[in-house]
Amino acid sequence: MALASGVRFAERALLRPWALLRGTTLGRTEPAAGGGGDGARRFGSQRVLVEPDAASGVAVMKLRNPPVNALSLELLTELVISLEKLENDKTFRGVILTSDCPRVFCAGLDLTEICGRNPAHCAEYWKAMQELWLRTYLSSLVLVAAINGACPAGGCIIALSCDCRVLADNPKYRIGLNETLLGIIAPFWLKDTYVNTIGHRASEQALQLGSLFPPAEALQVGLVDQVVPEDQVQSTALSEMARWLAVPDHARQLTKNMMRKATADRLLRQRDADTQNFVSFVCRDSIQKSLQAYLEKLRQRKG
Ligand SMILES: CCCCCCCCC/C=C/C(=O)SCCNC(=O)CCNC(=O)[C@H](O)C(C)(C)COP(=O)(O)OP(=O)(O)OC[C@H]1O[C@@H](n2cnc3c(N)ncnc32)[C@H](O)[C@@H]1OP(=O)(O)O
Repeated sequence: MALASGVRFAERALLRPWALLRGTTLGRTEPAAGGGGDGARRFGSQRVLVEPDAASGVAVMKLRNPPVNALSLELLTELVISLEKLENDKTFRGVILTSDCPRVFCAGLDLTEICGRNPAHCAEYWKAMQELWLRTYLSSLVLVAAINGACPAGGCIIALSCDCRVLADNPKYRIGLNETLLGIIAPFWLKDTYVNTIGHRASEQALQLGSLFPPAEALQVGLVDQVVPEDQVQSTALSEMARWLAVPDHARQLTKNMMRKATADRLLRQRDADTQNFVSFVCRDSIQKSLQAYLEKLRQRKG
């Protein structure tokens, strides 16, 4: 009962994802390479590739928004819709979230969505970000993040809202919330997710310093659950998934809801205020200047 009412409450408060749709191409289905029956058919959209395996009840969801899987409004929308599709299909009990872009899991917010944009656009964008977090954080599916690349800021948020994280052992694949280094602040629900994962003191330190942890440190602080050689990320994610799926769904889902509901409800209660905060903050001249300077630095670093 607790789960049913919790989920209904969350669902009522969530946006209809297709209301966010803008120029997306969804619902395409194509046979997987070497695949046969329905269980092997891929579906997805331009920026999210879903490889479902009906036999195991597990789907692999790949972010493919090159070059760095920045969270554009389109990618956020397509992720929400793909996840909802799997949630609504009783065949599926688990999703492995990974990247189709080399060396980057997800670069976080697409800074071009909040630089030089009007307040209405920033608000629409932030609502989509909240929506993705709520959907992943409260998902009834088991979500395993197979982190096969760099995972800063918004990328880290996505990984943290999964149930379990496997990170490839490459010193370039750092993970964490580096917002302060861009001159911005992690919102309270992001901070809560961090605290829920690594504890208050470690979060206090890491958030203020904008720390990006290399794999060994990420493991030590508890930001990820396993660090494995790059070519074993997928197989380890599958083994982790098997461990989580060995638990009866209803008991695991009720427990997940019990652990996460209060954190999610806090955002659901003040979603509009959170959006207004975000918009007034990022639209300030001083914040726009530091975001522009950061983007410029990223562009110049190239080559
Ligand atoms: C009160 C409430 C307050 C609310 C305050 C709000 C809080 C919000 C919480 C979340 C915040 C965020 O996510 S903020 C985003 C934080 N993200 C980051 O700091 C990551 C920045 N990116 C990187 O560090 C790197 O790109 C990295 C991901 C490691 C990949 O390195 P690579 O060498 O492979 O690639 P690069 O050459 O750097 O990048 C390739 C191209 O992608 C672009 N690019 C890279 N990251 C990008 C990004 N996030 N958005 C847009 N574009 C990006 C570069 O400019 C290049 O563009 P071209 O030169 O044109 O090709």
